[in-house]
Amino acid sequence: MKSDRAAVTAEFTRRYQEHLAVFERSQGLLAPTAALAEAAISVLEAGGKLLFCGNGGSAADAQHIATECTIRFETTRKGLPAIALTTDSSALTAASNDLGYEQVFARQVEALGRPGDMLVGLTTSGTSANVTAALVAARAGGLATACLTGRDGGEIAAGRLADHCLVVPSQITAHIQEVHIFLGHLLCAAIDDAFTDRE
Ligand SMILES: O=C(CO)[C@@H](O)[C@H](O)[C@H](O)[C@H](O)COP(=O)(O)O
Ligand SMILES: [Zn+2]
Repeated sequence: MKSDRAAVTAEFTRRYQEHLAVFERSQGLLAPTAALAEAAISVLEAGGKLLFCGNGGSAADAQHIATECTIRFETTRKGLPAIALTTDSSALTAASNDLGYEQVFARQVEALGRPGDMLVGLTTSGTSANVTAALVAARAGGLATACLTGRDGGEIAAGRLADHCLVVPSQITAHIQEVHIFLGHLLCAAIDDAFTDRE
């Protein structure tokens, strides 16, 4: 099949414009993200840790952001405690097999989360049952909670299941994810700022 480069470029241009429009509409999330960053920094300063979870592309985002806390974002600073609950195939398969997929993150929150930690759930729809269950488990365990979501925020926003709920104003999963990783990078920048010694 011969590809029509002009048509493909036109489609890319349409998607690019849509991406810009979603970012433009997301400006209102900057102040709430600053509030989330402040809360996350307080958790880390008090010796707590950050837990991240999500499905599919959001699982990748959870790992991406957690690694920028533990290893490095932009500056040279000490490693900070953060865990993505999406990476341990033994835990994920055993929890799915024995408890049900809904429990894969909640069980790890129960086992690893401590009062004073923070759970950050990522779900573009706000309706992923395993992220919802993790937020409920986190609250029950005395963790602070945050959710990066989209569309109408689903039951997580409606039920106020997270202390910080950032709802990206888009219906399109990919665009919501694009804003999520930007907000994750803002969080990492604020963490770098708080933990980097400057002369
Ligand atoms: O990355 C994408 C689509 O861009 C997909 O892998 C997507 O993350 C998956 O369909 C997820 O299962 C969607 O879950 P959620 O964002 O609604 O919680
Ligand atoms: Zn990054």
